[in-house]
Amino acid sequence: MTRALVTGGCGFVGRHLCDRLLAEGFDVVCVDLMKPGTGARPPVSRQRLHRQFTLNEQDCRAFFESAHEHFDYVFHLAALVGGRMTLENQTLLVAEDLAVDAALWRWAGECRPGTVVYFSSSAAYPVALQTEAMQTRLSEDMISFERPLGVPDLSYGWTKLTGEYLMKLYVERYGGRAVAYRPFSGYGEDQDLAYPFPAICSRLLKERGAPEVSVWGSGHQCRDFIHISDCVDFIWKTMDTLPSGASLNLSTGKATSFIALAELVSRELGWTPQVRGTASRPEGVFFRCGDVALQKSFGLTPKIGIEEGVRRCLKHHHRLEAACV
Ligand SMILES: NC(=O)C1=CN([C@@H]2O[C@H](COP(=O)(O)OP(=O)(O)OC[C@H]3O[C@@H](n4cnc5c(N)ncnc54)[C@H](OP(=O)(O)O)[C@@H]3O)[C@@H](O)[C@H]2O)C=CC1
Ligand SMILES: C[C@H]1O[C@H](OP(=O)(O)OP(=O)(O)OC[C@H]2O[C@@H](n3cnc4c(=O)[nH]c(N)nc43)[C@H](O)[C@@H]2O)[C@@H](O)[C@@H](O)C1=O
Repeated sequence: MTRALVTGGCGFVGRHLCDRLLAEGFDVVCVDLMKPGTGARPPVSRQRLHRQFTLNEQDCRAFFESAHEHFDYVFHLAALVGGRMTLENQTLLVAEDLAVDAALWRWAGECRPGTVVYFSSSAAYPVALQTEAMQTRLSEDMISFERPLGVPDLSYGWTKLTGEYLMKLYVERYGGRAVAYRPFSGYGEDQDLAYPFPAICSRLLKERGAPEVSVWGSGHQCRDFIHISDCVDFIWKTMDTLPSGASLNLSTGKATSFIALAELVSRELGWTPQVRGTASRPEGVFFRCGDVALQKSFGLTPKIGIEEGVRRCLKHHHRLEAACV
C-alpha cells in the first residue's frame, strides 16, 4: 500500500488532493489545524468513512516532532493563505509559514520520505515582471537563486520562495527526492468566499438584474484561473516524472481580467450589467499569468475552461442558496 502524508489536507486544495489519492488507492494520513472559521472543513463523508483515511487535528509541527514512520509521499500544503491573511498580517504569516516549512525540511532530512511535494505559489515570481507595462508570462526558470530577476510582491511570496530554496538544500545535501508546484489562481466550487472567483460568482448571483456590479481594484488586473481538478490532475501526472529539485507551474496560460470574469458570470446568468472597478479595494499585482511550455512538455492540458468553471461555480452557489431557503 502506498502511504501519503498530506499536511493542510482539510483546506481547499487538500480536500481535492485527498479525494484523488484515495481514489487511486493510497493510504492517506492528513494533518490539519482545523481551526473554526478559517475555511478548513471536515473532509467529505466518504473520506471520514474511508478505511484508508486518518485525520490528525493538530499543528503539523507537532506531528513532525513525534512521527518517525515512513511515507512514500509527503504533500506539504499547510500554510496561512488567502486574501485576508496575505494582505492583513504579513509578520504573523512570515513567522508561521517559515517555521512550518523549516520543520518540514528538518523532518524530511531525518525521516527520508519517498518524495516530498512542496506547494509553492505563483506569488513567488518577481513582482517586476507582473506590472501593467511588463505583462510577462511567468516561466519556471524566471525564479533563479543564482541570478535573481527580482523579488516577490508580498511576504507570502517570500515565504514560498524560501520554501523552494530549502527544498533545493534538501535535495542537494540529503539526496532526497522533492518537487515543487507553483499554482496560479486555483478555484473551484467549494472554495472559501475570501477568494475572488467564488466571491464574484456568489455576489453576482445575489445582485442578478442590477444595472451595475463591482469588482475590486481597477478590474483590469488579470489572473490565470485554473480549476482545482486540473491542478490535482497535473500533480498526479507529474509527481513521479518531474526531476528532483524542479518546480512546475499549475497554470492555463490564459489571462482573464476581473471585469471579463464578471461579464462572463453575468452573461451566464442572462443579463448585461455595467461592470466597474472599486479603487478603494486592493488590486494586487496587475498581471499574473503562467507560461505553459514546461507543462506542455509533460503533456498537460487543462480540461476545464473558464466558461465551464463559471457554470460549475454558479450551479454550486445556486444549490447553496436553495438549501438556505
Ligand atoms: N488555492 C490556490 O489557488 C493556491 C494555493 N497555493 C498553496 O497551496 C496550499 C494549499 O492552499 P489552499 O488549500 O488554497 O489553502 P487553505 O487555507 O484552504 O488550506 C491550508 C490548510 O492548511 C492548514 N494549516 C495551516 N497551518 C497549519 C499547520 N501549522 N499545521 C497543520 N495545518 C495547517 C489550514 O488549517 P486552518 O484553516 O484550520 O488554519 C488549512 O486547512 C498552500 O500552501 C497555498 O499556499 C498556492 C497558490 C495558489
Ligand atoms: C497564486 C496566489 O493566488 C492568490 O493571489 P492573488 O492572485 O494575488 O490573489 P489574491 O487572493 O491575493 O487577490 C485577489 C485578486 O482578486 C481581485 N478581486 C476582484 N474582485 C474581487 C472580489 O470581489 N473579492 C476578492 N477577494 N478579490 C477580488 C483583487 O483585486 C486581487 O487582484 C492567493 O490566493 C495566494 O494563495 C496565491 O498563492
